[in-house]
Amino acid sequence: MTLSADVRVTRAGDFTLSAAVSAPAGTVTALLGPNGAGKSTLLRVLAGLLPLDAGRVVLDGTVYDDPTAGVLLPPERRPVGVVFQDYLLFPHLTALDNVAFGPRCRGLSRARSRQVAQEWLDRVGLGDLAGRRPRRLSGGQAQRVALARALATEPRLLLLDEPLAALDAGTRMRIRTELRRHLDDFGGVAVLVTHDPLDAMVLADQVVVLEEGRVVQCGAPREIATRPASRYVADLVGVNLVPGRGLGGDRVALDGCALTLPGAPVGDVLVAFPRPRCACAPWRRPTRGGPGPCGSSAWSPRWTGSWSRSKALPTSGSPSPPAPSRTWVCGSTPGSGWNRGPRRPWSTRVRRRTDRLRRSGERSRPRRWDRHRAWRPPSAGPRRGRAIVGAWVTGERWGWCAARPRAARPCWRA
Ligand SMILES: Nc1ncnc2c1ncn2[C@@H]1O[C@H](COP(=O)(O)OP(=O)(O)OP(=O)(O)O)[C@@H](O)[C@H]1O
Repeated sequence: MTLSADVRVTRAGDFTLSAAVSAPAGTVTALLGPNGAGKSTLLRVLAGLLPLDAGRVVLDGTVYDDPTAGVLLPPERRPVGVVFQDYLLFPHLTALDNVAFGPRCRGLSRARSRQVAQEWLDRVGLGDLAGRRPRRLSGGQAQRVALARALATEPRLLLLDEPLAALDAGTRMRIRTELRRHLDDFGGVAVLVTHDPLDAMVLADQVVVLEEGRVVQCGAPREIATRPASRYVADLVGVNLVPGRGLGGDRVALDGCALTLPGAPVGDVLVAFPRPRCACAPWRRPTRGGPGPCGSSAWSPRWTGSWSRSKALPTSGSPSPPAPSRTWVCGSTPGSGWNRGPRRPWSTRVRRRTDRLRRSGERSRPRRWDRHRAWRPPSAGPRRGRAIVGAWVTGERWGWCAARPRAARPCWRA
């Protein structure tokens, strides 16, 4: 049993979804993408609620939609179960009757439908609440009733439209784990729409990233997380993407520096840097009579959670910080590096203080004497040797961040 969908559909005249998705039985495919990317549109096409303009939807060898051949199976004749974002339970029916609705529509007797429904409610752990109406169920319970209702029809394709979106953080975590268990037992193809990368990583075997109606990346969650193919995915999984140029021979030129990255392709590439857990700002003394290399004479690194933020202390004549943006640039100052040049011996005072900070886990502002030194941060991070330094700009803060070169990897041809 497999799903093979080649979907081309235009909505409201100006949005076109053109995506090909295939999935084997027993797998969960997550559709991930920003608002308006076309995830729900794809789900509606698969459910038969929206006819194709071109393409084909085939499930288990049966063509469900093919405008060229004039085939369009109506939604009620498709073996498809849907869990909607807000569950859409029938408010006037009990949980049992909600779940029994599907089997009843498929021709089972009333008694048999209710028996099937009770079995499904037992499986999702809600057997005791069978007589409750939806308004007397919590969000998590309603979600499970909706899942039971979708599964009670024994669908071959299960569509889940942001099934955890309506839950609070704690419930979401618990229900996510339960959902994973139910999906493991499901033998058909499941397609899940989500905005949450964690849902995709935990629940899915395959992630399809949609942007502006196009598939920009498709692969296993791990692959998506380690080799993001777009800024959206990179932001989602928490890495920085830096444009560079593959020179051949595993060399990649970034702005102002070069990296050796095994397997780097030739041509325009983007290099992914995990966001550093720590960073150090002052790497060179300002030259006498002029601003420092970064346009400031002193930096004061500050540690915030796993993020490093630096604030430039402007000197007279220093250029103003770049306009706020979330763009990362890398190595725009020649010779950028971590502990560049001979390492300076650490004074006993600095070492003691650093050790104390490391022991206490404290992340504090370094004192005055730390400035202009290759200051070793109290947490894990780049320690010695060459490293790439990137500048980031967020709001009014801007500064330099370091990442280990070996952690960088080219991820796709730009
Ligand atoms: N009923 C509709 N009629 C016409 N156009 C629609 C309709 N619903 C959505 N669209 C358009 O289709 C495009 C894709 O919408 P869709 O709902 O598929 O995106 P999405 O990725 O599911 O977004 P979200 O994450 O916000 O739910 C959007 O440009 C939207 O304006």
